[in-house]
Parts: sequence; C-alpha cells; structure tokens
Amino acid sequence: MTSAQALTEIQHLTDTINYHNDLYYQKNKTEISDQEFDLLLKKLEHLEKEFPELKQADSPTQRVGGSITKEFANVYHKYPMLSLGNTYSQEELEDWDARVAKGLEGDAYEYFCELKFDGVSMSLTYENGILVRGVTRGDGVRGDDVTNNIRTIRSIPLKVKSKDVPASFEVRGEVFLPKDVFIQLNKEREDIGEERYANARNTASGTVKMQDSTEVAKRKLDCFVYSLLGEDIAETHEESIKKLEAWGFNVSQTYKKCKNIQEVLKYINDWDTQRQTLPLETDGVVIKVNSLEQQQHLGFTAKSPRWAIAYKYKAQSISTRLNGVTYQVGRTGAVTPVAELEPVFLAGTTVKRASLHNANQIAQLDLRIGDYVFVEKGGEIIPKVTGVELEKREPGLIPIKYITQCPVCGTALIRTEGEAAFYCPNINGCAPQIRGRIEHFIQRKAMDIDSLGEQTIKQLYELDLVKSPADLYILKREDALRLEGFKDKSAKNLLSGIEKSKSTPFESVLYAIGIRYVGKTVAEKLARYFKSIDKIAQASVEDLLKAPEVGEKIAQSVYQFFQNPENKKEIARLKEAGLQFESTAKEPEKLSDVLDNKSFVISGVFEHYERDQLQEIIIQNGGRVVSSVSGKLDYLLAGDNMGPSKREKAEKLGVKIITEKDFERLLTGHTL
Ligand SMILES: NC(=O)c1ccc[n+]([C@@H]2O[C@H](COP(=O)([O-])OP(=O)(O)OC[C@H]3O[C@@H](n4cnc5c(N)ncnc54)[C@H](O)[C@@H]3O)[C@@H](O)[C@H]2O)c1
Ligand SMILES: [Zn+2]
Repeated sequence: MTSAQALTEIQHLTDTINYHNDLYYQKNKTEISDQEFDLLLKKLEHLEKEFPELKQADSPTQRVGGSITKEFANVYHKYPMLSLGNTYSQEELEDWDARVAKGLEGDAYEYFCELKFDGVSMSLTYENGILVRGVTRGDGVRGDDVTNNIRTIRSIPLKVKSKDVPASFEVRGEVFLPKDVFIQLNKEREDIGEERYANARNTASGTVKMQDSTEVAKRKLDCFVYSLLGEDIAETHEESIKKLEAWGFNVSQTYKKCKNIQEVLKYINDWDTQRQTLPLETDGVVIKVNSLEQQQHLGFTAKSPRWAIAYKYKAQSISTRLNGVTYQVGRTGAVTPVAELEPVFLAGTTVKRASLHNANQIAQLDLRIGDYVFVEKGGEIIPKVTGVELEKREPGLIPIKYITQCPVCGTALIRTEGEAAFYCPNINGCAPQIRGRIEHFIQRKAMDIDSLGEQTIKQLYELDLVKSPADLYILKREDALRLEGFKDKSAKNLLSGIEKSKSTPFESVLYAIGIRYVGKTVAEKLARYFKSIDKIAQASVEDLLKAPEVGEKIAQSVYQFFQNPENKKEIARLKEAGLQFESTAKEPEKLSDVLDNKSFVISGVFEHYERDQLQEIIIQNGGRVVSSVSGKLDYLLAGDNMGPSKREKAEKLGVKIITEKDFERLLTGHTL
C-alpha cells in the first residue's frame, strides 16, 4: 500500500468509526455489531502502526469514544475514565499476558477476573461517606453530572457507614437495566403503541441521561461496581473489591482471582454459557493485574490501561433455514413479522422462531424463504434474525413479498409516514386488536380486574359476549356460566371483580381506555391537569400541549382519539356503567394570586425544595408550570446542575432566569 492509499483508507476508517461512535454514544443506536466495530478500529490501529506519520492526534484509536452533552453540567474527572483494550482471541490474550510479564520484569503477578457488564460506566464520588456526585464517562476527561438520576438507584449507597471509610474516594461501576425490567419495559411500550427499544444497554444509557429523575426512578436501573479509587485505600484490586462489598456496594459475585493465564482461560470458558443466567447482559471478561503497585508500574496508553484487557465473547450466532414468515397483529394493529425457523440449538435452548424487525429489515436483507439466516440471542425473549448466509442461497428462491392485508381480518394494511410498521386500520373489527384492548383494560396497572385473564377474554369474545371493555359491565351471571369450567362460584367471582373495578381512580381509567402513546405516567399527568374526561375530550391540541409531559405526538393522539365517534360511544357506555371519569384528588388549596398566571420552567436541583414541591407552590399561588423554554416563558427557575442548553436558550430568548432566593422574593410579593 502506498502512503497516499493509506491516507485515503485512514480517513475513510476514521470517518466511519466516528460516525458509529456518535450513533452509539450520543444517539444510543447501533447499525453494526460490536465485533464489526472493533474490527474497524483494529484495522485503523494497524494502518497507523505501519504509517505512523499519518496518525492524527485526535484519531479514534487515541481517545475514548463518548462525549459530554449540553443537557447536564459537565464535570472534570479526578482520574480519567478510559476505555479497555479488547480482543476476541485466546492467542492475543496470551500475547497480552506475555507483555504484562515483560513489563513486570520477572516479578510474580496475579490476575483478577470479572465479567464485562454491558451497561454505562459511572463514576461515583463520595466525600465523608456521602455520595456527592455521579458522573458519566463522557469523553474520558469530562463527563455529565447525572447525580440526581444516580441517586434513584437503590443499590448505590447514598451514605456509607463504616469505620474505615476514607474521607474521599471514588467508585466506578456499570449502570444497567436488568433483563427482566427491560423486557417488561418493552412490553409496556408495545402496549401503548410505542416502538420497542432495541437493547438494554442503549436504554440504560438513555435513561441515565433523562431530565426528570422521577422518571428515571421508575425505570429501576441497577449498578454493579468494580473499582475503587483514592489514596492509600488498598494494595490489591481484590482488597478494593472486598472493601466495596463490606461497605455495602453491589458487587457481582462472579469475580475470581487467577494465578496465571491458564486459570484466566478456564474462567473465560466457564462463564461462556453460564453468564446467560445473570440478571444483565455481559459481553466478555475483564482481566486485571491484581497488585495496584504493579498496575501503576505498567501504566496506561492514551486510551486504556496496560494492566487490564477485555476478552470479548463472539456474539452467539448460528445459521439455520428460514422455513417461512408469519405475521402477528398487536393491540394497536401493528403487524410484526416472525421468522419460522428450522429448529436449532443456541446458547442453551432450541430456537424455532425469531423476530424480524419490520418490513424494512426483510427488504434490506432481500430475504427469501429457504435462505439460511443468522440468528442471535440478545436480552429479549425471542432471538433476532441478524443476517443472511448468502453463500448458502440456492438459485431460484423468490424474495419475500410483505403482506398487504391483515392476516386476521383481511383489511388492507396501511403505513403512516415516518413509521416502520404496517398497521391494520380495522380497529373495531379485528379480533387481536379488540382482545388486546380488553387485555390492556383489565391489567393490574389499569382497571386491575384479576378475575379475568387472557383465556377468559378469548372465550368471552368468541361467544360474542364481550366486544369492547364496556361490554364487561353488562355481563350477567348466565353469561359467565357459559364459559368453560365456570360454576356458580367462579361466575360470581368474575362479576364481583368487574364490579369492584368501578371504583378504580380516574387516572387508571384514563390509562385503561388505551389511547395510543398514553402510558401510565402521561395518564396521571393528564388526569391531574385536566381533572375530568370531559375536559380532556374538549381540549384542542394546543390545550393538550399545555399539560406537563405532553408533546406534539401525544397531544395529536389524544385529540384524534376523542374525535372518533366509536371511542365517544364507548366512553359514554363506560360512564353509564359507573366508572370514575373525574379526578377525586384534592385540588391544591389556592393560597394567593401573587404569581398571577406567570409561567415557570423548573430545572436543576434546589437547596430547600423538591421539584414537585415547587410545582405545587407555583400552582397554589396562581402560577403555571410548563415543560419547555420558549419566548413566552416568564421565568426559568434554575437550581444547581441545570443543563447548559436550557440556560443558553433562555438567555437567547431573553427569558428571566431566577434562583431559589428570587423565587421566594416573588412569593412575598416583590417584583424582580
Ligand atoms: N456497534 C457500534 O456501532 C459501536 C460503536 C461504538 C462502540 N461500540 C462498542 O463499545 C466498545 C467501546 O466502548 P468502550 O470504549 O466503552 O470500551 P468497552 O466498553 O469495551 O470497555 C470499557 C468499559 O467497560 C466497562 N466495564 C464493564 N465491566 C467492567 C469491569 N468489570 N471492569 C472494568 N470495566 C468494565 C466500563 O464501563 C468501561 O468503561 C467497543 O468495544 C465496541 O464494541 C460499538
Ligand atoms: Zn386486522
């Protein structure tokens, strides 16, 4: 390769890697696998070694891939947060071991092995035993201050109580979304017609950077810690880990001290399949030199420590024959294609079906029945199809034509612009949509009718007894007795469960009626803001947008819902049945008019008030709280750690930025 060719190649690789880094770290998305990404990086490394004069100072081989954002205050790390060198091969691991041996010049050494947890790294700073800061890795030098969000993670101690706690120390760990929480979250998203999240890591990363920490708290993040930094705290990594355990941190009990690289290889082997049973995704093993003095001696490259390496497991993927594609229709009418496969054994179970994302994926892969497809297991229940083994494609196979009609009711499918999924528009006549709506309605988080289940709903539907939630409330004993296996007692039970649901509070009813994009939180906010279904039904899109947390997409969806005559009829019937359509929550007592319809955005953390408290005080005194900064806004009430972008926007638009003190002055009738 000539120098000129190398330059072109280096530039091309740099651009590609930067593009994927940006997607991965800023947008929480991926278009290629980690292994493919790591291969690009290795290629660039090799070229830079061969042509050192062409190496750019800011090459992605020289720095950590992430960056800081403008939504949070940015904080410098006391100790840089680096990346880890990685390898997918045992041979390279043995080479690394040889380099360690050489670097330590004949000294004896031990390793400490941990699993490589796949989440987001977090730096936790403690002073006098108290958690004072949680910061993301960012660009390795500076990160985002996400302390408020981190405080919602229950397994992270807010205060460490122990005699031997140093005045100041830093803990590093991986924040993650447990697999079961992720699966549940996706189920809920699907249920309200939102797109599913692609994987747990990206979702954890997005969650850590949410603006509202009460929302973060609902997501149930968790954290495994794996490193302790500070002056004279320990002599070995093992000792650090034991201290962290003793201090009440959440340490995964999967680590192992290893005497030599053979023991490390055994550890890697042992965990290859066993790791599937852990509550989170792992993608490899991190091997660290145990002695901290030896770590120091070995030191760092620009991007990663020389005393540690990540051995990454190859994604567990296998190829099998695609026997057919079937289509499922969900509650919202969304159609999902499913690959029917020649059964194949993968990572502990037999796989017969796998998800095909949507019509686009089928087209992109140019998929044909009879193709051999690669199947991979991620955090989801059902594995995914990730590619086609083209070498095995036999001639004459015909590309799959996506269905144009609903596989259940035959209605022509539609696709809204900007959406990947096709929908069956036959909302009131398509069985899975009707049954899905009833299943949604009776859920615990909705009407909580536990005397009804999926099977009973199916029967009630097939017997023509229940075609919509309102039909439940006119069921009679003799209807219930027609159900398979139902006797006097079970029939009574069923009806009393339905009867009891009539006292379910308004916000749950609002969630239960299944307006697209209206999840539990949004339903609560809408109920609190509008107080009754009639007010919501009469609201214009503009009115709806004034409610907290309601953006354009939700406002449109709510508005459309109440324009539909079928929905109006259904609501009227439910009202007649006696469901709660008004908020019984006490109105905050009106205290004064000093804030005289002034609008506020609340941002950051405050010394004397929680954000909810501030919101209530504002309303009690005649003001309004809105969610985003605009030219019409009166005040931006700014606490600590407010994101710089909100401040910038307010400054640009000339909105008054006020402190907690200023706010108190306003309340006592002063003008600012
Ligand atoms: N697919 C893509 O488009 C894409 C894009 C960018 C990055 N990536 C992936 O991300 C990786 C690069 O990310 P990186 O620089 O964060 O490196 P890394 O994730 O491979 O390794 C460093 C990180 O490992 C984590 N970690 C987990 N368990 C640990 C333990 N027990 N001890 C120490 N650290 C532990 C820490 O958060 C640390 O920051 C690449 O390997 C690549 O696979 C993929
Ligand atoms: Zn249909």
